[in-house]
Amino acid sequence: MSLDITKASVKQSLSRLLWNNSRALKFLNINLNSKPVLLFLLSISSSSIFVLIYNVVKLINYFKLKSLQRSRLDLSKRNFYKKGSVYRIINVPYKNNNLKVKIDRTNPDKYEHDKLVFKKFLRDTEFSDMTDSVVESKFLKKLYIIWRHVLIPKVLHPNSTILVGQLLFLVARTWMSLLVTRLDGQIVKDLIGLRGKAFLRGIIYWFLFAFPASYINSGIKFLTTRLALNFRTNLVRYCHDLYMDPRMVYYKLQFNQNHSDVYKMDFNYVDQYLTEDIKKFSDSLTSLFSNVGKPTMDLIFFAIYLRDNIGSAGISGILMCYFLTGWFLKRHSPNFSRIWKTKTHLEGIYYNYNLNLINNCEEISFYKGIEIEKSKVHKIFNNLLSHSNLEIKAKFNYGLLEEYILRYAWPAFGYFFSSFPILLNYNSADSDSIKGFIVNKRLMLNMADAGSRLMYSIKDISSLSGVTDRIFTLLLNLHQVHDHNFQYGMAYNGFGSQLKLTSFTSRLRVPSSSHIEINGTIQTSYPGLRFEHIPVIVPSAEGINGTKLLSSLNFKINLDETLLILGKNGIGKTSIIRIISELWPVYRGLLSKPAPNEIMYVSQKSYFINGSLRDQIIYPLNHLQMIEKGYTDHQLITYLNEVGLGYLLERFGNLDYHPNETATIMTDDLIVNGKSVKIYNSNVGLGDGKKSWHTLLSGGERQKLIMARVLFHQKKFVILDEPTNAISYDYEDAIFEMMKAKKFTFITISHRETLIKYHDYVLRLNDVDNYEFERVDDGLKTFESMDKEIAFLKAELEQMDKAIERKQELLNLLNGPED
Ligand SMILES: Nc1ncnc2c1ncn2[C@@H]1O[C@H](COP(=O)(O)OP(=O)(O)OP(=O)(O)O)[C@@H](O)[C@H]1O
Repeated sequence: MSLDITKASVKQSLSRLLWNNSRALKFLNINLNSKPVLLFLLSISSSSIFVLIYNVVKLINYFKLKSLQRSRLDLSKRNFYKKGSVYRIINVPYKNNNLKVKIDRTNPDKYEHDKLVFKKFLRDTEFSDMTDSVVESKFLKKLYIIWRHVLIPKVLHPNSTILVGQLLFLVARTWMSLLVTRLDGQIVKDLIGLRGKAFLRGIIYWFLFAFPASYINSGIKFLTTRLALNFRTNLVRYCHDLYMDPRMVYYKLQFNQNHSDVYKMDFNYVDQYLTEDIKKFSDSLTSLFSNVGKPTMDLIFFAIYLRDNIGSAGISGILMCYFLTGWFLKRHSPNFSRIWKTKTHLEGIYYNYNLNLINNCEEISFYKGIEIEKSKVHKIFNNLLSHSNLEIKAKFNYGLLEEYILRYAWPAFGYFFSSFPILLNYNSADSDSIKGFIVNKRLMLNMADAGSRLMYSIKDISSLSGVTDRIFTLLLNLHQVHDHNFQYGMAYNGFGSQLKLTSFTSRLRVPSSSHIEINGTIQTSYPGLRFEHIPVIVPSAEGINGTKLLSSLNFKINLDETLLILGKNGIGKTSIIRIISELWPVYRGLLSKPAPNEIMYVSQKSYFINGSLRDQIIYPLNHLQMIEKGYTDHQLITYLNEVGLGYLLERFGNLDYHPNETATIMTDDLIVNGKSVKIYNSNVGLGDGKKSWHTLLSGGERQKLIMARVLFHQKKFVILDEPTNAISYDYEDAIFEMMKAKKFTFITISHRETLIKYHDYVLRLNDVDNYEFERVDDGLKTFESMDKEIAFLKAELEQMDKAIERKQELLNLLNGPED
């Protein structure tokens, strides 16, 4: 009550103030309590309040950030706990400075729960004949699942606030349209009635209306883009949590198979799903709110308003016309969803091919293979082109129909029905009838416009349906592979298979389901490495019946013993490592190995990140973690010297050298383990990407740098896949001697028999059912390896002799028989 009195007195004193000071207002008889004036004042005051709140929040955040930066935060603690929530603070480079950004962590249980939702959807729909109509459709179900579990996971969520704000703005915009339409009619009426003062007043009101109208329109645009960005953030974080997980979804995804074509996802194009598709989905979903929300609201409001002017029969007639023509259009609409999906797929192939060309430019140049590459890329582009032509044709035919009906037929209905009151009144000269006609005509045209925008948005809905399919497929596949019971392409039965024992003494559990394919047991914390009756099988939907590389492998080495695995190409040497590192499943038998943090794997292909020289040695740690663990640059330099790469420091200056100099950013001093240190934060993915470590270093240098990485990490157990095949024999000897001296337990895969002398055991793979595992006799080590090497060289020489003989025969044939 008292609030109302205060409001009224403020309004009165404001009116008095303006009234007393403005002769123009008096002259034009402008009512300060009228809607245009009040809305104008409201928009001015609310935008001022908005700006004020925005600046206050900005100021508070600034001080919070300052206090956070001043606080001697020990970043060695990865997680911080506050009021029950877990969050991480990360350093983000910003304008030559470093910002500490707080990232809230998602509870991992959420993903396990969501998995059930996706499983249920698959079970319910895979064999059902749900239509692709909008009402009872998989599309709406999929959209609901994404919405409910990723975009707005709880009711009280910032995104809900934005949505409510958007809804209010949409209602306000429709209401503004009604007010403007009425004012339009009034202005025309005053003009026809030659009332100059009233006409001028109408124009002033028009200008006043422009303020709130512009405010509302830009508010809707702002909220739409903000919401799109929030949706994108949520989706990206959700996908990354599943995809970049210690369960190695990013690797295992290649083995996933869905029985239904609808949910098949090509592993080679996962980048397109994760980047472009997520962006397209977020943008088209949010723009659909305004594209569908605004015309729907307009249709409802205008229809109610028009019913008072032209009667229920008139409005029913016009809505019936809209409905029939709309139905006709829908029937003749091409399947834009399928067109869009195919186009996205073809674009992905074209993009990937170009990427492949960039990544392998050197190899292609050596082979002079550009002609075949060109013809292939042309073929791919032609496919894309012919699909685009089909799309253009389909759009043209539909566009003809659409333009005729929506742009011309519907406004004609509007004219026809809005003229009813005048035609029936027979008093067309009456300015009130003219005002009514103007208002009705404008409302009809607005309604036609709203209806046509709704019809146009059928295309938007179709493309949203296409992109929703792709996003849902991505999430489904990620969940399937992220599942603890992932069966490498076998049907999903939801039961566990691969048992994991956390300690040597753990007791075995027996799986209860009979159709479990992956029946092996992995035992960690074992002091050595032991394979017991383990078949090496390429994972596939055939499970245990898939391609068998080795029937049953048995061997055992203890800690401090070393093993060399020998065998011809493709026999399955690297596959044994894939099993040890759990990339491939243990279908049968028992695998005993040390704890994961005690093993280091070095793959055949050297891998380098976009970072400094230091980053290459310490990978997968970053500079901050390196300092936390107490390592110094001095140690890194020693390792470089030990592998014979000390000269790189002279060449590049120091360990901070980065192929793309702009990418190395030095942070402020940070407090780590109680000490103030400078951190070089270079693995943030910046840089122009013109140069990389791969192009800067030779094949042998790359392998040596990887060996420096091995020395740095000092893991007890090291598995090396052809680590020195590009290194000269003398350095190879030096590296293995050093590994022995430093007491690494290493398993080496190689084709070089000469390496036997550095190993205690040798595993020779000959065939699927034929392998030999034996201890290398100390006395024989040197001789055996030398014998093997001599035999190998002899075989090579024999082959060369044969090739020379064949060449001579060919030359003889060409030159003809000698006289
Ligand atoms: N992801 C995969 N999908 C299907 N087959 C695979 C996959 N990875 C490897 N293979 C197959 O498994 C077989 C063994 O591969 P592996 O890499 O273990 O050979 P390797 O003995 O290490 O050979 P090399 O000495 O040439 O490196 C090969 O025939 C290969 O084609």
